[in-house]
Amino acid sequence: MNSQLMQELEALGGEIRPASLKKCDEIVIEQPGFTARIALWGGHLASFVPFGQEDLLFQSNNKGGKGRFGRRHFGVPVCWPWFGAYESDEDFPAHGLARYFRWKFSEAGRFKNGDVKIVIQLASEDHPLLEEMWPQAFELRQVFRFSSKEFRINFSAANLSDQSMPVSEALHTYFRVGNSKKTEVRGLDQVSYVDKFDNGDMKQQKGPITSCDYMDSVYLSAPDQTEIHDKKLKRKLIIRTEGSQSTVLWNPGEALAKQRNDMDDEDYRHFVCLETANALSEAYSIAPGEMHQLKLKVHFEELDE
Ligand SMILES: O=P(O)(O)OC[C@H]1O[C@@H](O)[C@H](O)[C@@H](O)[C@@H]1O
Repeated sequence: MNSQLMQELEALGGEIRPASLKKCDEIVIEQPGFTARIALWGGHLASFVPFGQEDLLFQSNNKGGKGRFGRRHFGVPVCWPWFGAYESDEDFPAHGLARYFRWKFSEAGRFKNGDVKIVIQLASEDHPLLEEMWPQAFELRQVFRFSSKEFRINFSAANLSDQSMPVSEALHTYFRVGNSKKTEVRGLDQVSYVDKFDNGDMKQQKGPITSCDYMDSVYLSAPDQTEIHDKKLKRKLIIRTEGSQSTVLWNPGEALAKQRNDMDDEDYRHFVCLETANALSEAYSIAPGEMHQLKLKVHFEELDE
C-alpha cells in the first residue's frame, strides 16, 4: 500500500484492518457521523453504520460457502459481468466474477461538500484467473461516498477490449431489516416482474410488497426510486438509482434458508435484498472502448407510521 494513500486515509479517520473474510483486509472509516467498512476481497461496501443507528447493511455470522467461489452474505456484493447463472458454463459461479477477487484501494479523500470519498478498482489484468475466465479486458471502479445520512456507490465498468462486451449486473444490496416479514417495499406498484419462485411467470405488482420473507422477483423497466419501510427498526430507506433498468427483490424465506449452508437459518429474517440491476431481458452490451455506470444512493430517515 503506498504511503501517501495511507496518509490520505488516516486524514479521514480511516485505517486498513485485517478482516476474517478470506484472510484479507478491509478499509474502515470512522467519522463522528458514521462508520463504514469496505472489504477489499470481493471489493464491496461491507457495512455502513450512521451514528446512533444499526447498520444499514446486513452481516451474516455464517462464514459462507467453501472454496474459491464460496459466497458470503453481507453488504453490497457486485454481480458482474453476469447476473444469475452463467449459461455457457455451469462450472462458473452464479452472479459473475467481481465478487470473488481482490480489488485495489486507489483513492481516499473528500468531495467538495466534505463527504468522504473512497475509490477501489479491479482490472482483468490484475488476476490471471480473471483473464482466463473472461478474456475480454476490462476495468471496474467503485467510488463510495459517505455522509452521516446516506451512502452512495458509483460503479463503472470499462470495456478495454476491441469487441462488444455482453453484460448483466447488480449491486446486490443486503439491507438489514428488523423483521423481513414485517418489512414493506414501496415504489414498484404496477411494475411488471418475472417471478423466479413461480416458474419465471410474468406478473404485475399491485400496491406495495407488504412482506419480504419469500421472494425472488426481477422487476423490469423499474422506477429509479424505491423505499424500504422497516417497522421494527422504525426507519425508512430511500433508494435511488441511475443506469439501472431492473430492480431485483430477493429473500429465500425460511425453508430455502435452512437448506443453504452458506447462511444461518435465521438470517433470512434480518435482510431484504433490493438490487440495483440490469438483468434478464435488460442485459446490454458495452461497446469497445466505452464504459457503463450504475449508481446507487441510499438515504435513511426515521419512520413515523
Ligand atoms: O449469491 P447470493 O448472494 O447468495 O444471492 C443469491 C440470489 O441472488 C438473487 O439476486 C437471485 O435473484 C436469486 O435467485 C439468488 O438465489
